[in-house]
Amino acid sequence: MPDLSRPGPRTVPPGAGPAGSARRLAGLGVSQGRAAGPMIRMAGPPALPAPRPVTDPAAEAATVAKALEAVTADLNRRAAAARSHPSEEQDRATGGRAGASEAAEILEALAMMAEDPMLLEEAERRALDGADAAHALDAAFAQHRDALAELGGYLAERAADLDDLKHRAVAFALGLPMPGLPAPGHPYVLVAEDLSPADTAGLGPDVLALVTERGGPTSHTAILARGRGLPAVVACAGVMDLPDGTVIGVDGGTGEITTGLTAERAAEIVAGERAERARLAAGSGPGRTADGHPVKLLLNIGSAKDLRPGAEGVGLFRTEFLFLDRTGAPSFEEQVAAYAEVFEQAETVIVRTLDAGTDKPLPFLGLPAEPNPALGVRGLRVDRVLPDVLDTQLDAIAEAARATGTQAWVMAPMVTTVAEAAGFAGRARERGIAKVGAMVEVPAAALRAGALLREVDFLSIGTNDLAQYTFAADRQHSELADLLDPRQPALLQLIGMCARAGREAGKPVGVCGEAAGDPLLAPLLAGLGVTSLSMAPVCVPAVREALAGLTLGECRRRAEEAVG
Ligand SMILES: C=C(OP(=O)(O)O)C(=O)O
Ligand SMILES: [Mg+2]
Repeated sequence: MPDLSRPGPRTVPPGAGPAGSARRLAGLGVSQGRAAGPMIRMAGPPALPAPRPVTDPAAEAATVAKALEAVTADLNRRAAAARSHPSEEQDRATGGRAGASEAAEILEALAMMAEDPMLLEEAERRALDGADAAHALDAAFAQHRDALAELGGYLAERAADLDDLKHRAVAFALGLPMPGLPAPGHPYVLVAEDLSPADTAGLGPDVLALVTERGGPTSHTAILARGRGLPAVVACAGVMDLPDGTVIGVDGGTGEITTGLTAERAAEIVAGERAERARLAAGSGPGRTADGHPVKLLLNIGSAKDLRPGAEGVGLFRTEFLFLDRTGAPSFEEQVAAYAEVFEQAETVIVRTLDAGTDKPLPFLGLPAEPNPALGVRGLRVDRVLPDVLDTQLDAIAEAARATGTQAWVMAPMVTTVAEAAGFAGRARERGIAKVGAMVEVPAAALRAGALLREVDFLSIGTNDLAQYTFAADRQHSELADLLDPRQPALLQLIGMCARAGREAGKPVGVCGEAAGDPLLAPLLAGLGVTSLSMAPVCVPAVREALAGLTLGECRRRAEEAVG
């Protein structure tokens, strides 16, 4: 059995690295690849210090005005950049959802909120009454926020935007960097305490790699980094203590961070990575073991932007990423357009219906806060309280398939019982959807795989959640990463049960969790009998190579050893 005792975050003493003054930090590698470059930390919201005695109220009022001007100018500059260099600022502002002009409009609307004369007047009045600039701004924003929240509807939803503006203005008044993604104008390694899915989705092309102090291997930050092909390391204790501008090397496979690199060494790392990616990318063709046993290589995508050539279809279209950071539910028409864009470009596409809740919060759904959200109303369970959401989505998927002349495949996340699978399948088939599947993410579903396959046409195993629920370990938890390791025999056994049920029913059973994109695990999964592996596009070449290097018998032997 492989060694599961992965080291937790640790530091290797100075002097241990390749250069004399080098220091190494260890985290968890969550997105393969190596990069090197100057690091920049993402500033978090500033902590408001205790009020400061004020001797010159007019000077505080002037700082208030300057802070709001600086925030407005920064947003307008970014809006202008979005119009002239769409991809970068568009992604930063909208998580890649919107068009360039829409991104610019969002930034301009925020700038208008920051230059609201009533906000300025209120903050200046408080400063002239004796508050220091930071507290005057904080209080004025709070008053504005309450007023908006009271108005309800769309305006209440904008109240959250005011918090972002407040953090920026207060940071300026305190002489701190403004929070949010940095935009230094040159390539850099982004270092943060943690990143939300929206932050990660909004990263511009100048980000070379990601390193976070917190986060687990199957957190959505890790998944999005992999989707972008960005080397990433999470759970790296101490990385936020390094000064901005330090040139660091990032190994997204081993999780090692190296500091004190010479420029030559950094250039070597970059060149080596480029050569390795070129070598792997030269491979092509469908997934096959050395003796020709087919294992389909499919893509995990969040939108049409993620599609890449070289795979045999899309095994997981995570539709919720289209809807991150929204203030309202996406309309039927919007959804049809988003699905049709993918259907037009890829052959078989498995659309996963909305997987909202817990680590993928979608505020527009208005789901109440829960004490234990991972065990609450998430995934298909949202349908219990908001059935219209699934109805509209299934209608849109069916319409997109009709409009593009393709066959729709859909699957539901977080299916737990056979009755849930049957209900979902019925609603999808009513709409003429050709193939209906269930994700296996809950041990109860794996145990009942055979019965599920009497209701649906295929199963897709979400190892990220299946590990979380099998080992009762939060997938975002950096301290529990060893439990979430997909090589754990209990998880492999559940996968084997599903694959066996698929063989008996003559129906496909794939894996679409992050385990499928790991070249060491892929042969093992093939040996357990899964029929497809769905992964971030960047993982496909290495998985293809790994499968091609072993016969099916060798894959089976590895699987038996790992389970045993
Ligand atoms: C593929 C999966 O779904 P997600 O990571 O989006 O929850 C999974 O849980 O393995
Ligand atoms: Mg899942």
